[in-house]
Amino acid sequence: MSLTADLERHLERGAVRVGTLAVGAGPAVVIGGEGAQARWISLRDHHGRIPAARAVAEARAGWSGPLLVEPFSAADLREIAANADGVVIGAAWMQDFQLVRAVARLGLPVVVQRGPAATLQEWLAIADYCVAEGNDQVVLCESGSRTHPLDLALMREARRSSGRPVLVDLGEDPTLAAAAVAAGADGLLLAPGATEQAALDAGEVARIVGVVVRWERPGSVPEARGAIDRVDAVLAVLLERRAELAGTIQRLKPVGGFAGRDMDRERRLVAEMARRAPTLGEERLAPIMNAVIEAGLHLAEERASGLD
Ligand SMILES: O=C(O)C(=O)C[C@]1(C(=O)O)C=C[C@@H](O)C=C1
Repeated sequence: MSLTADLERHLERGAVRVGTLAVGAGPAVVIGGEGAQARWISLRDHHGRIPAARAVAEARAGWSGPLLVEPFSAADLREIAANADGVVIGAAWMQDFQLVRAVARLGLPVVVQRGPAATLQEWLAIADYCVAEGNDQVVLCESGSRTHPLDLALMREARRSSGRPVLVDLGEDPTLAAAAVAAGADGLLLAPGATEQAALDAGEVARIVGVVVRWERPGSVPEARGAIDRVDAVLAVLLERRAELAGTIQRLKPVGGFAGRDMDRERRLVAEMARRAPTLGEERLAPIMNAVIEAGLHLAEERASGLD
């Protein structure tokens, strides 16, 4: 499928807003604990023993951004409605239809985790229950199971067939963040207790991979600047990598640096790049790549002469 076709499909899908956070429009988001764009807590973590009022109030007091809460039972919902921006229906509760209905009636966005053994149809049916209660603000979350940690193909299929944003639950470990975003995840859910570093790593990966797999169509200057910042972040990573590789070539070539410049090779690499950047074309790419290559050669010569 072409990138453009994928983009069009992306635009057709309904984004869900959780507080100030848009899930399903723009870049993939990270929801977790410290370091994440949105936080969530689970009232199941203490088997419902900590009073919901206290746990929710503490979470709210410590964080003014988007907050999601997973209830232990329907008894927690009043507290959640008063303080949270969204509700998580935990995997273990996915088929508790009464709870699902009561959650949906709050009118807050609902994240539906897939139950450990739930099929795609059973999972999507929970979203339909929410819609039946008048709540269309549903995000799906692939949470895997004990025997099959994560099913990214199922996540992708859920996203395609439902048109709803989909999260991938990575637990404490951001290692699969790149795979999840590459597979089309609209966001990453980290365990509430995951480290700040895990959230920052997942966010960096989501930004970098997202630039390639999620073409944004911003509608305002701030959105477009945000999108450009994400592209520039990737350009910076690639320029740094390129400078290292060009330095390696200078060290290995019989004549390195400016003295060993190979203009024929430069013309060929510009022509090759123009195939992927046809809008810019060879004419506009040539001066850009000239500057990039010269920066690399200066760096290599400085390093060779011990200046750096
Ligand atoms: O390929 C080489 O021979 C290099 O030295 C690398 C490089 C580059 O940065 O891509 C740098 C200078 C040459 O003129 C051509 C290409």
